[in-house]
Amino acid sequence: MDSPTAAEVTDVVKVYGRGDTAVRALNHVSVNFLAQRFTAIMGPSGSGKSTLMHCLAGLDAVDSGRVRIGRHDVTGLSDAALTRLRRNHVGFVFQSFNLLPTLTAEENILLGLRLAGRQPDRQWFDTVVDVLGLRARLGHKPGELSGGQQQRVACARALVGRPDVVFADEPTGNLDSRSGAEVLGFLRASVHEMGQTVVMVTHDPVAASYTDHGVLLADGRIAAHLQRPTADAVLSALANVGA
Ligand SMILES: Nc1ncnc2c1ncn2[C@@H]1O[C@H](COP(=O)(O)OP(=O)(O)OP(=O)(O)O)[C@@H](O)[C@H]1O
Repeated sequence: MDSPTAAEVTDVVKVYGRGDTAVRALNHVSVNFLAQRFTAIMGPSGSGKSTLMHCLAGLDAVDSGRVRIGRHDVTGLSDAALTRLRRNHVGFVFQSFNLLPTLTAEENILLGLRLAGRQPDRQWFDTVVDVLGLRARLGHKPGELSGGQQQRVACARALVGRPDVVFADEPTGNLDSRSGAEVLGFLRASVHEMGQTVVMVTHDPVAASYTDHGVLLADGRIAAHLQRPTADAVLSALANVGA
């Protein structure tokens, strides 16, 4: 049986600015992201990767078209409803970690659930913390952790609420290659062994090679789909779109 769709955009247009300076960042884009898959959004600089992720996550409004997360239609929701949807159904991992410096790792991991008034599932929390190797670091503040450890805390924070989808925006952009490989290996394991769904924006062919599926953007349109992309396949697909 095919996986259900975790997130989807249908015929989405997103224009920044007006008149002569208007930029059509997404030009009638339709794509669905299957549940329990690790998907990469790739493309040259300025091709619309971040815009697509922001529109998918309801962080940016579309000009036309529809956006869906799980069973929820994102288009047309009020800001309060969008905030609720994100808190309960979406996890985020950012390039710059975005942890609160005054909170411990454990408090950072659980903050989103606390804000949503949800009780953590302790067994799931323990699984995520142990798979990420964070047990001995839970009482540390971000300033006492390495970049790789901070990003693993951010991954735990994204997954602890069992979201419909985790959006990761260049999650290895600030990491050395060994820490980056650990984070990518964990994101892949969270999908293949823990049943989660991850959509990752990356310009790095090696990062994309950890995923099940790659969506290549060029000039605000879908230029190609790559199944089980290798780094070489990503490089040649990027070369084909002039990157
Ligand atoms: N807030 C904004 N105002 C005006 N133009 C914008 C804005 N955000 C993005 N753009 C433009 O929209 C287009 C797509 O940008 P986007 O950031 O989505 O690309 P990207 O593929 O993520 O690029 P990069 O890899 O460099 O981060 C670009 O031409 C960009 O300059």
